[in-house]
Amino acid sequence: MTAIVEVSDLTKRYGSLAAVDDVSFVVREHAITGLLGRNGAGKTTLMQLITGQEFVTSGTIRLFGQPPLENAAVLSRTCFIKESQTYPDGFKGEHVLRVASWVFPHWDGALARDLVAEFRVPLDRRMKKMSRGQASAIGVVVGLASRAELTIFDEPYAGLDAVARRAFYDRLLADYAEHPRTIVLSTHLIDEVADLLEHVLVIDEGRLIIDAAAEDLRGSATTVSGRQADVEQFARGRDVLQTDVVGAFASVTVTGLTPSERAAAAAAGLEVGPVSLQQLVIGRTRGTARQEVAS
Ligand SMILES: Nc1ncnc2c1ncn2[C@@H]1O[C@H](COP(=O)(O)OP(=O)(O)OP(=O)(O)O)[C@@H](O)[C@H]1O
Repeated sequence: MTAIVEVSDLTKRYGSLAAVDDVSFVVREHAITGLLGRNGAGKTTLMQLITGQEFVTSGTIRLFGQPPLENAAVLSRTCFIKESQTYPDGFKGEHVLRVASWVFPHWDGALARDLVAEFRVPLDRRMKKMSRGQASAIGVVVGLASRAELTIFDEPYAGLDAVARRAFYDRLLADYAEHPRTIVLSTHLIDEVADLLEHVLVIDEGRLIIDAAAEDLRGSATTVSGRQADVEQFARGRDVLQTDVVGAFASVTVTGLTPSERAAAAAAGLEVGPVSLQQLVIGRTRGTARQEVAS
């Protein structure tokens, strides 16, 4: 496994706030990694640190094996697309694409033109006059057509409507399949991106709380539902991530069920189903939802 990004004991403080708090992980080559977390969790700060746009308070970062800060050699291999991108005065969409074609060595102009048509980007309009969705679309075009060895998307697609977001996910997967590279997607639209992800990092209040293969994560919890009394009896003494009660029926998301425990639950008339990545992340990041059912 080649690590494209290596983060060790990384902390970033703003005054007394630890926006990133003693975090260590690697981003593997040729995988799509999701960086997930609630608002204010520290995702943007982490990506700014990785791309050398912020100074670390302590810890180390290696990008392609080297420190990223003011390191043009590694930053030219990286494309960081963020929603809050600012542009020089008077810059039009066509200028953004022209500059991108100079900056990124693997730039694919034909792909960029194709994506501009698909996302209906008005290239002759000034960036300042573009709608939020149109500005997001420019970010998506640059991120995909750059074919950078490491591409980091920090929710640039949040301004896109549902149709355009679906098109983005489809184009990303298709292009990634043809040109494997390392992609990091930061988002809180977890259900939308769940099927794209091979690896998942979840950050909560600056701390890394999940670092796992997406497949392992999906198998790590189970939803059990049925009559409330039966569900409560089953959940007693287990690690419950989330509980939902509707009338006389209840549903719990529990961790660590063995195949025989699942079979026993099913035999007791309970419905046993897979947990979605979103349910799992909500359960792990919503303190009040995490509870041990008293035995
Ligand atoms: N320059 C700064 N000065 C002070 N505090 C900051 C600064 N930048 C970020 N923070 C704080 O650090 C924390 C993490 O912010 P960050 O933008 O990294 O979160 P995020 O996970 O990207 O959130 P969102 O999903 O809402 O964009 C927040 O509490 C934020 O207010």
